[in-house]
Amino acid sequence: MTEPTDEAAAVEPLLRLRDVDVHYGSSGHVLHSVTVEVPPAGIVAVLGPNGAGKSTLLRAVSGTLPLHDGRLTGGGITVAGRALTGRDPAASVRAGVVQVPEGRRVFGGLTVAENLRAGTLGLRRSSRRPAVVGASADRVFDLFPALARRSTRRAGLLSGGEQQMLAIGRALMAQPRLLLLDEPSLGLAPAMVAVIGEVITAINRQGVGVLLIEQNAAMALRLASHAYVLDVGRVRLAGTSAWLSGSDEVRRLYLGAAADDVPDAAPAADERPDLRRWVP
Ligand SMILES: Nc1ncnc2c1ncn2[C@@H]1O[C@H](COP(=O)(O)OP(=O)(O)OP(=O)(O)O)[C@@H](O)[C@H]1O
Repeated sequence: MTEPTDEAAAVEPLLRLRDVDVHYGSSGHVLHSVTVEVPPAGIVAVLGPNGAGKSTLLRAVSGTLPLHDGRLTGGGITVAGRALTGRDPAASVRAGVVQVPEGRRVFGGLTVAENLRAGTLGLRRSSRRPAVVGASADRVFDLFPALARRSTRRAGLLSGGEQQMLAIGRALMAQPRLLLLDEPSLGLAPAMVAVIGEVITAINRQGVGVLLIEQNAAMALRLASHAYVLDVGRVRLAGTSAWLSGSDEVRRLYLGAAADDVPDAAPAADERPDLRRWVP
């Protein structure tokens, strides 16, 4: 079911997946004619139970399906009107699409600063000049003061929340126009979930679009303007977050327990993101 609307989309979406099909291996048909859009500088959430296909959807956008023995077998993907279909991960990054993988995969043996520099590896040479990389790192440190104080610490010694900040910071080093976030709240303490929510809002306010995959539906619907509910590889519900939050099905299946997960408690002062401009 899709929220009724009278208006055709007037502007080209930042991201458009149209009728996307994905298979794994020789037979596993996992996404079935999935259509999802992110408006320019919007936040859009994708909700759904385990195994619904949320990570697969992100892999299709980031060009990483082949790394998982998967392939796009139908439909198309565009970023700001330009086709992404069939491109490799580096091409997606150069198109401004950068993924923060599930599970805060930072390089534990490298320092915070080295992890950030690693975020620029897929970029064109002009974007990897020391002055550009340094300015990007400064902006990440402005956004995450806790990382600035730990820039020489090995990433493996950071707390889970700090590692999530670092994973997001590393993605920002690639100067994305669309950030793909895979379960950023997973395994974090409630106060840190609130911090990450603030960070996502702050980044988005600077003009970066966000496609947010979340099991924490209360958090996702609070941050996003629109959301999609995936179920067994199909879009089951789609609409504004306000409309979905009022839907009996979403309330029953996703908001029952999760509504209590995001506290109103303010995060500690030094964990608050700095809201200065990110976009140069
Ligand atoms: N590399 C793979 N090879 C074969 N099947 C896969 C592969 N990765 C995922 N799948 C299958 O695809 C389906 C969707 O998985 P996916 O990880 O995209 O779901 P999800 O909604 O992200 O779930 P979760 O929250 O548990 O990660 C599942 O049935 C899963 O078993």
